[in-house]
Amino acid sequence: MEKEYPVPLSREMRSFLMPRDPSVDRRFRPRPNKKQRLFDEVIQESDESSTDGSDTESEYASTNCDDEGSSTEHSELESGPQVFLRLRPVESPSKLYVISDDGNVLITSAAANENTSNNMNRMEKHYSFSSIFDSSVGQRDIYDKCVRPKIMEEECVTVMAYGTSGSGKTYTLLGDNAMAGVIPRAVEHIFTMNKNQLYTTPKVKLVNAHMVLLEDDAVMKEMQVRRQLLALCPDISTQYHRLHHAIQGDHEFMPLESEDVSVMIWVSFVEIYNELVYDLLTLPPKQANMSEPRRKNLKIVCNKGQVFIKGLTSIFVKSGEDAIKLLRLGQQRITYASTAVNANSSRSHCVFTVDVLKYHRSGITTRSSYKFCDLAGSERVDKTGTIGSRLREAQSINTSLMVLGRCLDAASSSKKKNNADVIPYRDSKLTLLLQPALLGTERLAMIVTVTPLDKYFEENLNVLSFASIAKNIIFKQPIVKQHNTRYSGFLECNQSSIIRDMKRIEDLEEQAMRLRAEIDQLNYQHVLQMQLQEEKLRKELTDRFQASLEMNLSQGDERLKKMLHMQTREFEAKMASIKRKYEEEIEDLKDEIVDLKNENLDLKDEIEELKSPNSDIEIIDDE
Ligand SMILES: Nc1ncnc2c1ncn2[C@@H]1O[C@H](COP(=O)(O)OP(=O)(O)OP(=O)(O)O)[C@@H](O)[C@H]1O
Repeated sequence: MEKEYPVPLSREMRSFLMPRDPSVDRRFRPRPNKKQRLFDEVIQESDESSTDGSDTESEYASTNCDDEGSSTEHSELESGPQVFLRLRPVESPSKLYVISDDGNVLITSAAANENTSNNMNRMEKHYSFSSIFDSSVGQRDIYDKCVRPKIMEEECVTVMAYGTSGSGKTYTLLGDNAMAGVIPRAVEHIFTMNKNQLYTTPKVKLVNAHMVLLEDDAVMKEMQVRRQLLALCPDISTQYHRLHHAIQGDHEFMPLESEDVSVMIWVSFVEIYNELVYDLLTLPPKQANMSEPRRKNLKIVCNKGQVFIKGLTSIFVKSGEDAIKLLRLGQQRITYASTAVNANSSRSHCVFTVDVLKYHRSGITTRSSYKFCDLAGSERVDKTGTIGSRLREAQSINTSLMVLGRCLDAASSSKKKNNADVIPYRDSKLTLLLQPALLGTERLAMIVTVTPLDKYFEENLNVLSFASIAKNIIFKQPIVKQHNTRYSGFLECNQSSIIRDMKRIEDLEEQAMRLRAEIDQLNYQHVLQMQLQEEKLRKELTDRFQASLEMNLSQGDERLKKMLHMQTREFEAKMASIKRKYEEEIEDLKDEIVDLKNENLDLKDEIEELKSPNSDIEIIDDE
């Protein structure tokens, strides 16, 4: 029997998340979003077996055969994200949602939607998923179905939780004290898988998306940062012990057996808050007066297809407990707030990354990265009366989710599939960071969470439409399975060398401590000796100066005396010669006087002679 389809009364109101509603019958859509070739064979079978003649939703037919975990879903050449739906347990679930018998399609009822403002929302819609989990499905099954196969494939994977605020994204990823979420389970799984190959020193690190072999001093520095940061983590040993046993009881994780590989595991944790990227694993500043670490906004760099956050702290972890401790530390630093729908609502997008770096005996290194992304919940700011900073947060959250929706839409559009440039992943920090998953070079698994209550009907349709678009994506580019680098001269890596290295590190650390204490002691002694030496030197110098001063004084005295003596003698000699000279002159003068006197007498005699009467000469006296 042919089914009647309501004709839309007016133009579809576009949701704040999606530019179009992909769940609507293709006959009402402008473009035929042909179902992926990936499922061609199975679609044919489904089409044949379809007896009710229903063609309400193309995704429905395809979903029937969309066997999650099947090998076709993981084609090397064409693959798409896996999209799962999880319904949160609520007291009185809405009757507007029905899960199809095969458990892969959610049917939203056409009957009771009078309240909606959107005509398109009044129609019955079918949304297909890789799997749908109703409220009875627990954390264990969610992990086994959505994430476990991805961890075992050892590729680069992004696991994203998307949904309205309060729908259970954080619960799904992190869980609570009783029921661990996806991340702790994945961490346990990764450590169990690699437990026989774990290398205990951070010899290889991802630096700016490239694997780098660290020098010994860089290794020591990494170990120091790791120690300091772990010391800041809350003490969760009892809690972790319980969690570890609960998870190991839920799952049977198998260790990989290989002697030819050494595994180094690193974690990092960031949040994107109001379009700014913050490192959640930074060390606090050294100054004692600054108790809160200063939040530094980091830059996301895209370089030749590699995306990385510049300057992001990545911590080398030796055990699941280390990783969970750092996860808890980061959680304490995430921006939470109480909102109308969730008393403890994440106000940012958070990405916890586990990088598993492998060094193979052949000299090749490979890596698998697991990104766990807890998106902030989309919110109806118009209806909830959100104001102030909450409003700014909500707007920023909604904008980045809208860009995410646009990216998925662009990726799913068949015309644009070969042109990554048209995917607007640069329009938000979130999409820029998740670019490899959005472009299909890394695997993407999306867990969509929904609160199945009547009052959230319209918001949930937005979320389901978003999921539906994600489900339609086919990536034609092959997934980059492994990132390889070859190093020569790396350490021999087998069990005994690991034990040897561990022992060596412990010895070195002990030795370093001993040496540090010795250096302190020597420093103290050195300072003391320097002080004594200085004092002694001062005294010696003063004494010497004094002696030389005295010697100089006495020598000066001597010299002066000599000089005085010599000058006295010179003076006396000079005086004697002058005296002699004057005496001689006096003698000469005396002689002259005598001569003159004699002359005078002669003259007198002559005069007397002349005066005598028998003289012819008359003497005339003037007087
Ligand atoms: N499947 C579930 N089973 C049990 N409790 C759940 C489930 N999903 C969510 N909850 C509970 O609902 C509440 C809100 O969940 P959660 O904080 O995970 O929502 P959220 O989607 O992360 O919200 P927001 O986006 O606001 O941060 C929590 O108390 C959580 O324990």
